[in-house]
Amino acid sequence: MAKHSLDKDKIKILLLEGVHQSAVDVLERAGYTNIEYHKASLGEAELLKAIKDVHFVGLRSRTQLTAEVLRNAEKLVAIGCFCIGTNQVDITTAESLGIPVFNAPFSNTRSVAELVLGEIIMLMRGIPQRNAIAHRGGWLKSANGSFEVRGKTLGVIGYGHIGTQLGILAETLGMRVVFFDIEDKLPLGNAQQIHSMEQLLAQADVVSLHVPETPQTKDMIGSAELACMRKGSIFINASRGTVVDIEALTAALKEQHLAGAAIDVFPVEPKSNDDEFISPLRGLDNVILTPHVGGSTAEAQENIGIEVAGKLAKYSDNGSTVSAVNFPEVSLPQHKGTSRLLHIHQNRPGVLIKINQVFAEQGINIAAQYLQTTAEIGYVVMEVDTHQAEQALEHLKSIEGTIRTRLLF
Ligand SMILES: NC(=O)C1=CN([C@@H]2O[C@H](COP(=O)(O)OP(=O)(O)OC[C@H]3O[C@@H](n4cnc5c(N)ncnc54)[C@H](O)[C@@H]3O)[C@@H](O)[C@H]2O)C=CC1
Ligand SMILES: O=C(O)CCC(=O)C(=O)O
Repeated sequence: MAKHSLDKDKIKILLLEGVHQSAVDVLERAGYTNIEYHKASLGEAELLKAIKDVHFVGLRSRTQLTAEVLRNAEKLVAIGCFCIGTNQVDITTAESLGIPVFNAPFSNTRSVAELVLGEIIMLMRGIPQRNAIAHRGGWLKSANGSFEVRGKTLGVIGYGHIGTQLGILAETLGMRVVFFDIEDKLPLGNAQQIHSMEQLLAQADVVSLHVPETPQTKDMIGSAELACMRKGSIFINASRGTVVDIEALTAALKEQHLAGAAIDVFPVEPKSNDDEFISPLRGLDNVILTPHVGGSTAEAQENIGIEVAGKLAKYSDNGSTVSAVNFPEVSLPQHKGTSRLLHIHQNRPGVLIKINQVFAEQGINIAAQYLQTTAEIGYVVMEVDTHQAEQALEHLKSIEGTIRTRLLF
């Protein structure tokens, strides 16, 4: 069913998971006041209900926008992930429904890298267990199992934005950095790419994961990989919980094959701060457990709020899709004196010809036209005289292969 945009006060925005106030401010400044704000995530049943009449939704890593939820979101125009990861959204279904997904690809990068750096120092000194013992009234003053990081080897798996930042910071502390990535990457500083993950695991004193959640990264670290790691080494995961077999990691820690670990992400995470956190890693003194806060700093959250809300407002106001993760990217100038028609269609031969044919037959002049495609969909933006805009929209809607349309005055 084709759809088009409404007056701003009728455009409903649902913001979940306590996204930063900066997001609300940006949207309100842009004229969007119909905002429903929730501190927590919503479970599937609540979400199905809440999203039904929503035009824009903003979320972080906990809310699952499954195919079913998306198909139920009859009015949804765009999705904002107020984070880096977009694995919580079925982005392929979103694309097929003509819904762009935006994220903040590097606003919390530094926050994650800093947290991991701090954890490396703490774990190399055996601080988590000394801290736990002190809390129980003990006193473990000893240099056993306590090391400087200087001269030690950090193995980064996934040398993207976070992995490279971490590598640079670790080098400033005198660490040697090696990395494994499925792509050939420019090594920053003195880092060295290693083309076998097993070889990296065998030589690193600290292994830190910074890969996205994909079918290929699911359980990429299991008992075989942990066995490749050096005895007494340290393991850190601040990427996604699905990447590591948590039972195998627990066993490697209990057997003291690993000296310690810091884990920020889990296969199952509580939906809100009121829910219990359940994990086999609970109770292990040599493990730093953090509640998925790698990117949770004041600086990161404020910047993410501004960045993602800005992208949603821009898409709503002028149709720009720059940096959408699942959608043809079109950078559009401000339009003045004309109306803008947005047409999202299945990418099959002949649609553009039909659009131009209809406009020619109707005598509708196209002042400007922009087109981008992915393998699945095409996104064409046209500027027309305002007095012909409604008529043009009606004709666009009837073109076979149309997924949705919008009209911006
Ligand atoms: N704990 C937290 O709060 C946060 C977690 N994250 C997670 O960190 C992940 C990484 O973030 P960025 O560095 O910004 O992503 P990025 O996309 O810049 O880098 C990911 C790197 O992993 C590589 N990669 C992909 N599949 C791989 C595989 N199978 N084996 C080895 N390398 C592989 C890619 O080639 C790329 O270089 C995000 O996808 C997100 O899931 C991100 C921000 C905050
Ligand atoms: O801050 C969050 O809720 C999620 C952070 C994260 O994991 C990401 O940015 O991918």
